[in-house]
Amino acid sequence: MTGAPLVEKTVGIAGLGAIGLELARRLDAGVEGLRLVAASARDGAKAEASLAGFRHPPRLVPLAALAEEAEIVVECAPAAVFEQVALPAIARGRIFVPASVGALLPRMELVAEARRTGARILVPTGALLGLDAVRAVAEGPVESVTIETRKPPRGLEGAPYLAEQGLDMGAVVEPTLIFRGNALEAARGFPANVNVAAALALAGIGPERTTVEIWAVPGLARNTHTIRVEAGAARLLMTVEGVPSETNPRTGKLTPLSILALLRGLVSTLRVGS
Ligand SMILES: NC(=O)C1=CN([C@@H]2O[C@H](COP(=O)(O)OP(=O)(O)OC[C@H]3O[C@@H](n4cnc5c(N)ncnc54)[C@H](OP(=O)(O)O)[C@@H]3O)[C@@H](O)[C@H]2O)C=CC1
Ligand SMILES: O=C([O-])CC(=O)C(=O)O
Repeated sequence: MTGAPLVEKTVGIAGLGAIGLELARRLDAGVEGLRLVAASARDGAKAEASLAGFRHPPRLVPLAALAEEAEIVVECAPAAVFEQVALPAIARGRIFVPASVGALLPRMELVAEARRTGARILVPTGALLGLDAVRAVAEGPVESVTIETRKPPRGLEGAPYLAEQGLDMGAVVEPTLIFRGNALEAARGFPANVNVAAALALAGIGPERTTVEIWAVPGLARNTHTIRVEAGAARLLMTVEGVPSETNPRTGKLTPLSILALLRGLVSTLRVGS
């Protein structure tokens, strides 16, 4: 007896950088049940070159058109263009997978809009770990959630908080606590660095109650995130040491793989982890 024929879900990717291009390559290599059909990039010629060896190159379309082309829209672009991807995807009732989770945090009205249109917003674990366990303990009482992010000073450069506080990352010579606050404040001050804190906040007890510490650590080879949770059902203590990608050292190699795992979970018969 044969099963029902597999219906493929189509995927569009916004941004072909460290996350988007690797995800595109993996999808093009073949993932059962998923088909990459469209992508967006700022520099069209660079994108054409990146996609040159693909077996089935996706159509290059403007950000806003991705939602017309694909059932699943994956956002892997700078936070500044987040709405250009998110709004059409949600308006069209698509599955929207944001990598720029820090840009979702101050726009939670999008969740209500998605409820209205039938869209779904699926936040990947990304460079983090253990959000299945955080979600599980958050079904019960949770006392505290803290994330400690440690990065080399150059991985934090450009953050608005540093300019506001007059902090020079070039002058950091020993591990230094740069910021301690809640996830909303962290997302404002470090928009390119706290996607993980935003995802943790959404998985657990919300951005106001999630504490974020950001350390600049000279010579650190891996972006390191440690989560501590005190909850009624369990104490969680988890650390991930991410290997930076070659193309963008701010972004770890784990993130495109995490998104791929999430996409696979949408179409697989056997799914593991909550
Ligand atoms: N959730 C998580 O755990 C993580 C999330 N992130 C976040 O994910 C996002 C993507 O990260 P990453 O892949 O490292 O970023 P990159 O800078 O490597 O890539 C971004 C891509 O977006 C493209 N882009 C820029 N502007 C536009 C535009 N207007 N239209 C279409 N494409 C555009 C760029 O194109 P071009 O190359 O032509 O300039 C580039 O290819 C960031 O917001 C980052 O903060 C990062 C790490 C972990
Ligand atoms: O560690 C990483 O790869 C990226 C990171 O902190 C984030 O975007 O939140």
